[in-house]
Amino acid sequence: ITSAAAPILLSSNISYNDVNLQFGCGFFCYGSPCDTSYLFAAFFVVYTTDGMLLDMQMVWCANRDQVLQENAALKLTSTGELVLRNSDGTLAWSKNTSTQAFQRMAIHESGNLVLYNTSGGIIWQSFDYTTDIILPWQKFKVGQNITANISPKDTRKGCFYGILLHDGFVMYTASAPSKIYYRYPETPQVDLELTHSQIDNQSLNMYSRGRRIPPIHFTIPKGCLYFKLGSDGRLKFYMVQKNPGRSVLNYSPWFMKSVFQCDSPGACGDYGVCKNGQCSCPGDGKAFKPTDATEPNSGCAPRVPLVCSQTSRRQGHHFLELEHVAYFTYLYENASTPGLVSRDECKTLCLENCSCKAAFFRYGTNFSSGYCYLESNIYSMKTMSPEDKFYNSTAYIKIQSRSERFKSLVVVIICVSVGGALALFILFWARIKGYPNRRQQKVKDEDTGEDDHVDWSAGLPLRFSFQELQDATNGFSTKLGSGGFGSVYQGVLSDSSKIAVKRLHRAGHGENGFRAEVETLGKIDHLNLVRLKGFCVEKFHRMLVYEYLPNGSLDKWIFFNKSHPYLLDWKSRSRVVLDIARGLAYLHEECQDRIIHFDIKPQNILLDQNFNAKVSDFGLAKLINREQSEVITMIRRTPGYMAPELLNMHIIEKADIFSFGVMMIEIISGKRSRELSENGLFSLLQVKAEEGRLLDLVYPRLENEETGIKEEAVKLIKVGMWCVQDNFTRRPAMSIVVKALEGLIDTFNDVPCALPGSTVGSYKQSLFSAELSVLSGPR
Ligand SMILES: Nc1ncnc2c1ncn2[C@@H]1O[C@H](COP(=O)(O)OP(=O)(O)OP(=O)(O)O)[C@@H](O)[C@H]1O
Repeated sequence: ITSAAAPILLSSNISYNDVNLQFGCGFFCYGSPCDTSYLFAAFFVVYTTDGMLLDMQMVWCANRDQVLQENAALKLTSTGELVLRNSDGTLAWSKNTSTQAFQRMAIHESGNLVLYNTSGGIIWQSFDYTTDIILPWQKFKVGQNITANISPKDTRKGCFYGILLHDGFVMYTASAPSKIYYRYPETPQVDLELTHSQIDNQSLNMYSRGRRIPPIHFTIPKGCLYFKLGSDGRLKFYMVQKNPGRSVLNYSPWFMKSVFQCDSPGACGDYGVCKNGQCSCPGDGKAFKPTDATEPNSGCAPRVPLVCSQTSRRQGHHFLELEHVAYFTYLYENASTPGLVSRDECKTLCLENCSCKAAFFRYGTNFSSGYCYLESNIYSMKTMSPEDKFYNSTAYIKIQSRSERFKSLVVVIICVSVGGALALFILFWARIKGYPNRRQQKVKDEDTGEDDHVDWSAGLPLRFSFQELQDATNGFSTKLGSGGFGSVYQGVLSDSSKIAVKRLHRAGHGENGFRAEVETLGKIDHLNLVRLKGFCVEKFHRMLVYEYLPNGSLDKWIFFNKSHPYLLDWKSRSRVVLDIARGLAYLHEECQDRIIHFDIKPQNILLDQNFNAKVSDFGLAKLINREQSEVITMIRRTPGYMAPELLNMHIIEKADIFSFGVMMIEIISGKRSRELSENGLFSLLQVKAEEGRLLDLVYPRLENEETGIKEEAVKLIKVGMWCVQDNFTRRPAMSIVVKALEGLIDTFNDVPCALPGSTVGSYKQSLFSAELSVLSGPR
């Protein structure tokens, strides 16, 4: 069944509280008119008795985080698997029913989509996988969750979710770390052991070991159609109300504490202050401005962004004080100090902590002593209602003073000018005295007293102390990722520049990689190579300090990944390919020593804020004297990206070109080489080239694009094929690849003859050449 078809299953019309309901299952197009983004979903429509459409909602979705294009299809394979694939063949969802005697799929009048086996047993049911909606008659099991959409128009998973646990229903922010913003019962009850909750006779009941728990039930209004967790974090129930003459859809907040709209952390957006359901920015408008002036609950942003460095005492921070303003995390277990503290202690703790953006002080009758909550994500705050007699609260919101920023700028300018003049003078003096202008002495390790055998001071990177990097990373608190040699942490230097610090697991392990990285990266500077700012060698500590690249590694952006559903478009992909080629051409052909990377793969390409790609991770790199053509060495390599000649240990830069070719095909196709074809990547390329169907490999599908873009795409695949030839002498030099990608050469004389690992037979050169000449046009 393809997305072009109407819903594949439709229940009959059900009359329910003066409206008609109909459940369906099939391809559901979001947007009005349909914008050709499809979701495979179970949904329902609500009609008035005279046939007017009132509402339409999705109750289950197979591909919530990744919309499908036209011609996506749900298939029952010959092996009995139920598979949902996008139009380009990528897998979006599947249910392995092959061993379960699958017989049929049915949508019930309850909205439950069920897969049955031949003896009538249930294999799978959609009611176990909730979206942002629960139907009043649906059993909500322990462990099941309900997750809000990003926004009313975007069905991907958003910032808030609720889950039924053994001790109650809990709602969380989806931030890192996640925080509880609502819990029922308010105090966890260890012996509750809930199994599920369900609504019967207009009461929400919770069940423990098959029995209803008497005290926990809430009355649900008659005519309730569904519960929905909104993108603002509020759980509401929706019902149809009869106004004179017509029916309308209405909602009320669910049983959240005071049912005021301000109880949700999403009520007014980040930094917004909620009062009786109205949103405003903190203070008098001097320190904060609305993020979107036309959208009152879109949140606020500081007029002067916060800057912070653990190493500096003068941060230029002060507080905007808001009395009677509270925060949603006021459960005792969320307090940042174990007991009561003074106001000043609470504020100082926040000032000392770079990640703290506000301190909330919750107090009772004693104004000067209370609980302190230090927060690093500022969701909506709420003005306390007069009837809240149990406690009071003051919010201290950290702000950056303009004058301090200005002062530090002046200081930096003065320091740079004085420093520059001094450096020029020293350089001039050294020249006169005949000293070499680059320090060449060996540095002694201050702690072990041992000589380091690497000339650590030979390149440009700075040497940092352990303490400096510990401060800069706030005690190595924010981990960006880990690799084979160590973990990488985010940090900020005293000049406010952001850094990524790679900390080796332990001295000795990865020491060669560490040295390779300092030796190679320390000497080079190129827009498409990650910049090594410095390093740390102290006792057993080994650390590398890089410029911070906020968009992380390329693998997250080219292959579908639930936590990163925003895939790169075609233009960005082709730009990334060119960036990487330029970086490699520089390494191989332009810098003083020839540098071979040896570990080119998407995980080792990092992206800056503008998605400029930079090659990173030089742990395996080898510096090769320009006269040397081959070296034999034992190295660590990543399977799948390794060139065949490396099996014989011949190492020349053509190995990088092979890996680049594999990665390039992955970037263009959006699929890992091992997933591209059951018979291997190269057989697939051959077959597609022979059939003239190379465009099938391009992600996203370019069906409606102009011919120019399609030609460009096919050209890129061919450049990739050129790089992955078995015979490494036939692979082009990286500078040629750059020229081909830039469109400066319009034909490839050296076309592939036999691709590695191929079982299909030799490649038809004449066909390939013919295609190329068509592409390149008349000469
Ligand atoms: N300069 C940086 N800026 C931002 N994030 C970075 C930076 N360097 C590394 N990272 C993040 O840290 C992760 C781990 O990096 P690392 O180089 O240690 O490992 P790797 O390349 O994935 O594995 P291996 O080193 O074993 O090949 C990366 O995937 C990336 O997400």
